Amino acid sequence: MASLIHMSSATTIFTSSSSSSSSSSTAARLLHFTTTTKFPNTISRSNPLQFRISNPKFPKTIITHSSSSSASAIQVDNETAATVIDGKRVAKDIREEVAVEISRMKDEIGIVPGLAVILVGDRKDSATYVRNKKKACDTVGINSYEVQLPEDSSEEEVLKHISKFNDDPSVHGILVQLPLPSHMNEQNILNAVCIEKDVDGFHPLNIGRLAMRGREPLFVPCTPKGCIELLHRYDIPIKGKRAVVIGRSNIVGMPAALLLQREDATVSIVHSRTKNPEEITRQADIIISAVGQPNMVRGNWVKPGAVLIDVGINPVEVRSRKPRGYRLVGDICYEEASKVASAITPVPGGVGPMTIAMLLSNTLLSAKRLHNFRFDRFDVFGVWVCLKAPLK
Ligand SMILES: Nc1nc2c(c(=O)[nH]1)N[C@@H](CN(C=O)c1ccc(C(=O)N[C@@H](CCC(=O)O)C(=O)O)cc1)CN2
Repeated sequence: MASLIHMSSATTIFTSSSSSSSSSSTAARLLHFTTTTKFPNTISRSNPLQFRISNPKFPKTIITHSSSSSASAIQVDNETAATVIDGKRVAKDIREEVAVEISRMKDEIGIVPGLAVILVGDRKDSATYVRNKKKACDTVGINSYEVQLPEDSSEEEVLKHISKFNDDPSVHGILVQLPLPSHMNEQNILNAVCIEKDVDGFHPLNIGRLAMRGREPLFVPCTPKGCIELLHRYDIPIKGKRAVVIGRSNIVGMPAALLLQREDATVSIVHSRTKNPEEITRQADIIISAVGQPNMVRGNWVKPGAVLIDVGINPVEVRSRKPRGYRLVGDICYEEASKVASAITPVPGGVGPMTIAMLLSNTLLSAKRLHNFRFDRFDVFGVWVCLKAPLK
């Protein structure tokens, strides 16, 4: 079976905008990223669920007025007063933070992280995501290796490439773009990625560890990790809150619920067989929706002041001049829900960009771990990654 292997040696980005003059402040922000440190008290909580801006000195990470360089305020939808959680902006900050660390690692031990991506078939959306992953790697200085296989490839073909990347010391992260063609057994393929390089966090051992108290996964799946990272970066409390996850997929809903639980939320999962889901979501302080049903969560499903994280990316046909002929909408009816919520992620520009940012962060984490490079005490989920920790 023909396969195309494309290898690119990525460049470090320390020449232009992320100049060395800004590296110390960026490195400082990295602490927020690599530890559980929260931002300063930037949001008042007179009503514990109603987050309002009280401090104009909001950190750069969550300033979203892209036209202005002044650190004025987070973006608030004027009509609704809900804070718009700007994933695009946060993802950009994370890319800068990852780039600083990659540069430091290269300077200190001469190691450049490598990410291998396997794409099977010709789904346009998957090809776009893989292209964007490669672009993101180039931006931060990660070497990327890509294998493209035709739709009718055999499972063995995919396994052969995984095995090769498992053995390649220049590769620190391996991912197989999902979904796979229907004739392939996804489990067999995900099981074959060695857990030390499982930057998607989909290996059953990583998911199993995520589910167990007292055990730590080596990697957390990127999209749910991105959801929690957004909550952290917007200083939105999770501990003791009621959280509802809508959807129970292996790659988003289930790990998102596990992560919220690890953060001491009280978690309910709503799924396709749940009766009267709106009665459950109405009790939630935090909703993460990942079902792929456009505008399913209406305004009257939401408790006033709730925080809404929308993972759905649903194409909806439009008869306009839009070149694509469709626009993207989330699972949450933004127009209605943003009038009730205190904070909400938009689609596009919310959780989506965080998926790739978290992949870069996981790849960096993997390279650091595999080379015993200095860790910053905790990763974003408080997973202990102590200095020179031996790999267990
Ligand atoms: N192996 C994996 N497969 C898939 C994953 C994954 O994490 N690992 N997640 C999704 C697809 N995905 C990354 O692979 C992904 C989805 C969406 C976005 C994103 O940035 N979305 C934008 C909108 C993009 C557009 O305009 O089309 C947004 O929401 O703003 C990035 C990555 C399934 N497969």
